[in-house]
Amino acid sequence: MNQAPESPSALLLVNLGTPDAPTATAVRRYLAEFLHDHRVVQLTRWLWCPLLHFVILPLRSPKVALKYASVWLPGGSPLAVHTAALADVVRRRLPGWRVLHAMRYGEPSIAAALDALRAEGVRSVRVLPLYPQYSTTTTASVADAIAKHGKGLQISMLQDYHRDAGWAAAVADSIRAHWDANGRGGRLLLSFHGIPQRLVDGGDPYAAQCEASTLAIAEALGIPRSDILLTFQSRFGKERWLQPYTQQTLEALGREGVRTIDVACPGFAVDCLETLEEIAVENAHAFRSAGGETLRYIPCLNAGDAHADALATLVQGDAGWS
Ligand SMILES: C=CC1=C(C)c2cc3[nH]c(cc4nc(cc5[nH]c(cc1n2)c(C)c5CCC(=O)O)C(CCC(=O)O)=C4C)c(C)c3C=C
Ligand SMILES: [Fe+2]
Ligand SMILES: [Fe+2]
Repeated sequence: MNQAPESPSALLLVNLGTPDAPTATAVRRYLAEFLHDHRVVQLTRWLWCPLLHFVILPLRSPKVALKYASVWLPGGSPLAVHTAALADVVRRRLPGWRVLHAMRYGEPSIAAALDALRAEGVRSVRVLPLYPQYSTTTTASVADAIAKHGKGLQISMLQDYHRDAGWAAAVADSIRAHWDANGRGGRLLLSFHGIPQRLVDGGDPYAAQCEASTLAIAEALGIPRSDILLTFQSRFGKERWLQPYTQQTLEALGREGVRTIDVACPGFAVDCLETLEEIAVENAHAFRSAGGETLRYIPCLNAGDAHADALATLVQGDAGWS
């Protein structure tokens, strides 16, 4: 008896998105899409839209475009380049799988990726948002887009991988390799992207997952949790975000006489504006201005083998997919 050929399995890696050029126009287009997402900014439209269109986008876009220009790579924005490279190395580890990547905001879009998979006859898709820690501002927003564009596909999504042993070991190995090459700095600081405290008070598990990740990384490094400083960066707007803030902490450490600090950003799957510019340039400068000597930035896992192995193992397992 002839059996229908099995439809191929597909993996969609989803990252945040990034401008397609380091120009004010491209940054404005990107920020407009990003900051219209109700998962990211919860203000009512009549209040937020005028503020966004007449104040934030015109003032912020040119300034942020200069920052993007300072870290831009020959192949594009670091986030775009590293995410595409990561998809390539994960693909090599998953023969028989169709592996694509998409961005929540901008290109390549989630809608286009899912359309392409449908056109190829794919029925079942695993969606892996490249956010180790779950947040309503990021992971749930990806889920919204998948629900909107995923009709007709059997989709399961990984909610988070914040305590995954393979991922934590990969992060710990990258820190250990940095120590082996450069010696251990005065302190180790893990900086995660912040979110408003209000969201955590309303039940967003993000802060607890950042704490759990930090513990898992400490255990994988074989050091006490108390040897690691956990801070939050990239505050946007005036309200209180998760604390302690990265920059304030670095300035305090500089004032206290810490000379060398090692900083990693395990909440970011790949390097991007927030790591390469905010941490490695702006915050390094703030640390030095406060009396510190050197901030040594430890790159994200990017398209490294350990990252690809950890993600491919997650994709082939059953835990956490729903
Ligand atoms: C890693 C997880 C992230 C969370 C959580 C997150 C929440 C969050 N972000 C903003 C506002 C901005 N973030 C911006 C850049 C940016 N954010 C993340 C990740 C998370 N954001 C990444 C990977 C990046 C870098 C993108 C790149 O192109 O390299 C920006 C754009 C830059 C700027 O204008 O400063 C904004 C704005 C909010 C409001 C928020 C939660 C409420
Ligand atoms: Fe608007
Ligand atoms: Fe952000």
